[in-house]
Amino acid sequence: MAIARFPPYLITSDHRERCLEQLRSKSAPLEKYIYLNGLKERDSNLFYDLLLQNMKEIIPLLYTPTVGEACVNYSHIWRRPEGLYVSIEDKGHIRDILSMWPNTIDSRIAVVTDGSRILGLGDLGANGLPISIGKLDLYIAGAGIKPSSTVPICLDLGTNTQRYLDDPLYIGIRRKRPDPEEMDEFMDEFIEAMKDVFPSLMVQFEDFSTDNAFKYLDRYRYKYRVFNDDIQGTGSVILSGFINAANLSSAASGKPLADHRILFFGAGSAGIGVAKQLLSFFTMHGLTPEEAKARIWTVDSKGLITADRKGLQEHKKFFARTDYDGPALKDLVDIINYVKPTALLGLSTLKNAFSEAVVKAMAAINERPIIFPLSNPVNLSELEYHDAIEWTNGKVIFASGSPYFPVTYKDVTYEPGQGNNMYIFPGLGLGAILSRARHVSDAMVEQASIALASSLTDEEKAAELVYPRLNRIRDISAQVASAVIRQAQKEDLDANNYLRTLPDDVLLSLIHDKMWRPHEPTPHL
Ligand SMILES: NC(=O)c1ccc[n+]([C@@H]2O[C@H](COP(=O)([O-])OP(=O)(O)OC[C@H]3O[C@@H](n4cnc5c(N)ncnc54)[C@H](O)[C@@H]3O)[C@@H](O)[C@H]2O)c1
Ligand SMILES: O=C(O)C[C@H](O)C(=O)O
Ligand SMILES: [Mg+2]
Repeated sequence: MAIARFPPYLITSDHRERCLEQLRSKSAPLEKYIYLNGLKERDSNLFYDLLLQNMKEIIPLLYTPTVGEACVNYSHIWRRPEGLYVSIEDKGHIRDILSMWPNTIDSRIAVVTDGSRILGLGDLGANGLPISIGKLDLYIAGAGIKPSSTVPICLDLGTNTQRYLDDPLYIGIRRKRPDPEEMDEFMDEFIEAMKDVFPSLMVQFEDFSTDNAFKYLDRYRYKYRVFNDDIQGTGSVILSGFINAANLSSAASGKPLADHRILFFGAGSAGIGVAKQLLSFFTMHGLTPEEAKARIWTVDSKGLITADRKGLQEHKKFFARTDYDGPALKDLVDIINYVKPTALLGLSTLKNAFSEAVVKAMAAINERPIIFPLSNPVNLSELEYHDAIEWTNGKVIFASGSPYFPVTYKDVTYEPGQGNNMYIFPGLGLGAILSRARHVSDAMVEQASIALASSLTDEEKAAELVYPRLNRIRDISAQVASAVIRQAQKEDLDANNYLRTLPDDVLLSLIHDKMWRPHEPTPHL
């Protein structure tokens, strides 16, 4: 009977084209986001098919930057349950709440946010769930994790954002965030319950405010299968882009790779996470850890970070300079003229912080300046791509956190890189899952980075890209996963002995075979 409700000339194979047309007929990105999530609910195979065939167009709608807008407005665009909420009011019986999730035994990856620092947008409370959903869509599209093995989680611990507490349609509990002791108790109960209820699960922490991001990573990383995407995933992806950028820059200047000098504008979880990972760039080129540290300068809202500053937060101490004792340096151009960096990396959430004077100061001291404005979403980016090209006369080596379109300047078309952890976390998670790693080591994160850096094709190298093209993300995730598996084996962290018996090429094709594809019988992830 149901079939009679379909139009007689409807050809199902055309439906992907029809959906694409419907999607493109909407002009506002948020409307497209709502449309796509509705489609996922109605026909998830069709949705992922569309996504896989149109990554470059659709990823920015499900993920950064549009997901930021979806989070800000989530209480108002909410349609249906899409993930798991665990609230501070559930303290004492979190295990019962988690046990209500279907398919707990087969679940493989959870992305967990507490909504306290969504992208650079601040404390969005219970509106943070779409960030977990967006990241998991990338696990599915980018690494072939089976949709039903993914668990998007938002911890509702209240919010300190008054406009949400005052909003009658706000979907979270109406209270301020807990003090550290209450939050620690909640988190300890949550993570232990996760381990019991989801025995094969790996947890990705996402968009926790900086202090808590560092704290819970340190507290849990060797006891549970967890990693923090903003610290480790970002560190890994930027190390990778930096390796390729430094090669391009040094080829132009003749400067040895170990002579690079890196200035971080922004010293939060992302800035410090990346700075720590970049130490290994220098140790790879023969410097000692102390010499490597001396190649890095950090800046926060008060200026160049020096060790003599009073009340310095714990995470800023490691890179605080001990070799500067002049008056506080606050202006970025002055800081550039003092440091003489070869690379300027922005993780500050400060829109347009890289002004014309800043970019020109970088271009004056470098043949090919490396400038990465990495803050998300795009309306918080430190630098627009067309400005970067124009102000450096096309010489800049550029990657941004959110996507930009290519720019044509003086008849040459330039292609930007996207330095976003989306190139790392799907493959890192996949590798950890397949090897059944007990935890994620620093060396696994570093190997992920090196695998990504080496994944450029000849054509991508000729185009001077620092990251591969997005439509190859499944190949890239497979290469990253393979490097992660081999490193887990080296450190004896793996429990899947079978993978040890496979030569590299067989391992790589097995990873590909394990990937879920829409409309196909389900493999094992
Ligand atoms: N590209 C990526 O893959 C990626 C990954 C993680 C985070 N990010 C982005 O990085 C940004 C920062 O994230 P976070 O977790 O480190 O946040 P955070 O709030 O902890 O850190 C922001 C840092 O910027 C500094 N800052 C703020 N205003 C400043 C100013 N006027 N001048 C100089 N410094 C200033 C702050 O002092 C702080 O050190 C966010 O926009 C986030 O979306 C990007
Ligand atoms: O979500 C992103 O696009 C990258 C990163 O995790 C961020 O917090 O900005
Ligand atoms: Mg994040």
